[in-house]
Amino acid sequence: MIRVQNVTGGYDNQFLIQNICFEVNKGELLGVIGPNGSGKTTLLKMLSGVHKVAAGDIFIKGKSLESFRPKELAKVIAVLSQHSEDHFSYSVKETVSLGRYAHQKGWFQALTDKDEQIVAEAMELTGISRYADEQLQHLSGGERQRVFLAQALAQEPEILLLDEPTNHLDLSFQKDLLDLLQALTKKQGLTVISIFHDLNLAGLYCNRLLLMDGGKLLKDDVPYGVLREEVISSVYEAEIKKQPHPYVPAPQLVLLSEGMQGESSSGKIGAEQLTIEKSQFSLQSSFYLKTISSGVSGSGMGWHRSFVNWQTNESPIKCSAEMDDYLKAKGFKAGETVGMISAGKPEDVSYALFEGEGFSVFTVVIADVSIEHGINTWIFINGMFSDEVYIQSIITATEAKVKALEQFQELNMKNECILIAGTQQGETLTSAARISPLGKLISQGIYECTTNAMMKSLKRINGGFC
Ligand SMILES: Nc1ncnc2c1ncn2[C@@H]1O[C@H](COP(=O)(O)OP(=O)(O)OP(=O)(O)O)[C@@H](O)[C@H]1O
Repeated sequence: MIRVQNVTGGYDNQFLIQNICFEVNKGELLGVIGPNGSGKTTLLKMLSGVHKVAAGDIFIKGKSLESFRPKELAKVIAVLSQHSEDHFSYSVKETVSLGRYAHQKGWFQALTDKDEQIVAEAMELTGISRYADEQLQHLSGGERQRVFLAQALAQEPEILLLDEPTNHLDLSFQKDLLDLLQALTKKQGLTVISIFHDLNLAGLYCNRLLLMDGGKLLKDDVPYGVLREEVISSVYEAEIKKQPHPYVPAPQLVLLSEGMQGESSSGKIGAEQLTIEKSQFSLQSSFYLKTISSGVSGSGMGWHRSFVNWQTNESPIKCSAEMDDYLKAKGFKAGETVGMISAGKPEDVSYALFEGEGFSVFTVVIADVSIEHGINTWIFINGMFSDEVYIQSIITATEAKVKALEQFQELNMKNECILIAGTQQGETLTSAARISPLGKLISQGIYECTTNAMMKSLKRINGGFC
């Protein structure tokens, strides 16, 4: 659909865009990303024919861009530019109708029935029908953005060029606009090239991304190939971390600010923060810990600072709906709490701190072999470590737990939950495999605490005999 061949150009004979080559296929949603001043808008202006190239060629549907007459080009390419300004007090419908200009025979032609229908459809698609008779200048920035998008769609282009289309739009309209563009590319074969500043939106919606830097095309690849920590951190000169989107295979990048956890948030997790009460035991941290857990609430990966084990004879599945109410009633905030359930008596919880060189592990285990047959395991690691180490910690802890349970021939636990919580401060720990320093402490802590917790639970039901 579009072929850009060795394109070079810029302003006042200064060549900003340097020898750029890429192709865009029909129905693609191509994102253009790059820091401020990297040449994205200039490239888009070249593609729309507004800015002449100094060298190289641009082909649209196999034909040189230069050979298109303006009206002919407007039937193929529509542009939604970054700062659409309204010098005239047109109504919304009149503004959208201007998109039909390229399809009209002469100047100031009345709209045909077909034009009217296309304008109405474009307004409907962009959700602006109710503003049809409003003056453009009375609309908000986001509403105007949608009017100009409707105008571009009314042009019935085969190629749509957009410069930061989500500018001024709130979250819900950003989603609506990008969902619409995605649907138009898939269902109608519209080809879209859009500049994005929001890299996560670009990664989520685009088939392919072009990364520009200093007028050069640095990357032309699928989002996973472009949105890489080392690439984006270096081009944008900002510390970035990548994480997976929770539902779709799109990379999501998060910005790291300096001193995120701050001085006041440093600390160590141990028995001082553990409180044992009649219906629960809980651990309250003054700062957030990075967690992975299979808790009734706060499960998966996250950041939490309250950890609660509620003693109830009900099963975790039955109680999941009530967990939030319980936490709220007890003064815990659901969003920052990992909550678990156990029939084990809180006073039977077994816990211990194990010190390593520059790090420590605090393990907490509650077991119940009277009612539900369950065991909950908490592991707090005072150290800095990666997601891989979280996974290794679960493996190592599970191996130690099974070994401890073998002593009691009690391997058929019905309910088992685990929490690994890291302070992400201090010493960097590279492994939690069984033979690593961290793995050894986890194994020791879980083996000892599980053994103690089991003995306490058995003692309770056997009236003092294990
Ligand atoms: N009309 C112009 N005359 C001279 N220089 C210009 C003109 N328009 C842009 N430039 C310069 O060209 C460079 C690239 O601008 P461009 O707008 O293409 O970058 P961009 O990547 O779109 O930036 P942003 O993300 O800030 O929108 C900038 O340094 C800018 O100052």
